[in-house]
Amino acid sequence: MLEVKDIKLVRDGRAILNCLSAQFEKGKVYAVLGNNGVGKSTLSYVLMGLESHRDYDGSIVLDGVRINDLSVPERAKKGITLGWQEPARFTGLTVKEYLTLGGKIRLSSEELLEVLAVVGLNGDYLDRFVDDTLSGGERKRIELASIMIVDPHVVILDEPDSGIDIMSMEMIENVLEKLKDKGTTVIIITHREEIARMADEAYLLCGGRMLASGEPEEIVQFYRKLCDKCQHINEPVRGDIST
Ligand SMILES: Nc1ncnc2c1ncn2[C@@H]1O[C@H](COP(=O)(O)OP(=O)(O)OP(=O)(O)O)[C@@H](O)[C@H]1O
Repeated sequence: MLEVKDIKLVRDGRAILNCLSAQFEKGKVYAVLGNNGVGKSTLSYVLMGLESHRDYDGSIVLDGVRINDLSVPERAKKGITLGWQEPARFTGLTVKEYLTLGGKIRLSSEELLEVLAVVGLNGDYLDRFVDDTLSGGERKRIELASIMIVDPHVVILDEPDSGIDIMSMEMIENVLEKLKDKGTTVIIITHREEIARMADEAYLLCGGRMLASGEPEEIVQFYRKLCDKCQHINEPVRGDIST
């Protein structure tokens, strides 16, 4: 279980995350739903332990162990990984080398093709380079394939559908199913209702704190009512969220 307790992160005198608490149980898919600028990416960087985002109050606890002081590689060793909103390019590295961590992960050709098929790509991609010659959507798919291969304990997917066409929502659902089957805890950061509906549970993020949590459909309805025309990007909505 990953527990986030009372996180506060200040930038330019403003609390970008404030009193933020959440719990993520093993093998479940969670959506963190929120508008532009509410703190979604900041939360994912805090969870990952980016050097630039370690000056927060509160605690992050993984399976009973406080991991606040752990760096990105140390958290990665504990099985926490991030799917970037904009996937990285690796000039000179082929898709096959990238997926097998330069041969460190032993996978048969069949296994590689199977993983690629889940993300809607064929074997021709294995010899392509993970650089600008691939489209953003193709890089995103390859990143999702690599996440399935490393078999993480917890994965944070920052806008998993960015650059991916609407027809491929089913592909994202398939990836989530595969990750769940392996017991991975998935945290999807999104502003898309369709993506939030794929989760088992959802949180509504507003003004740097979790305003509500529950069934995805219920949270989507709150989001529609409260966040669509919301002027509270930098400040939580006050009052009864059910009205
Ligand atoms: N280093 C910083 N200095 C000042 N303000 C910052 C800094 N980093 C983030 N912010 C502000 O914090 C808020 C949250 O940013 P964040 O990128 O987490 O939002 P988001 O929910 O991911 O938005 P989007 O959906 O647009 O990607 C924004 O108002 C942003 O301008």
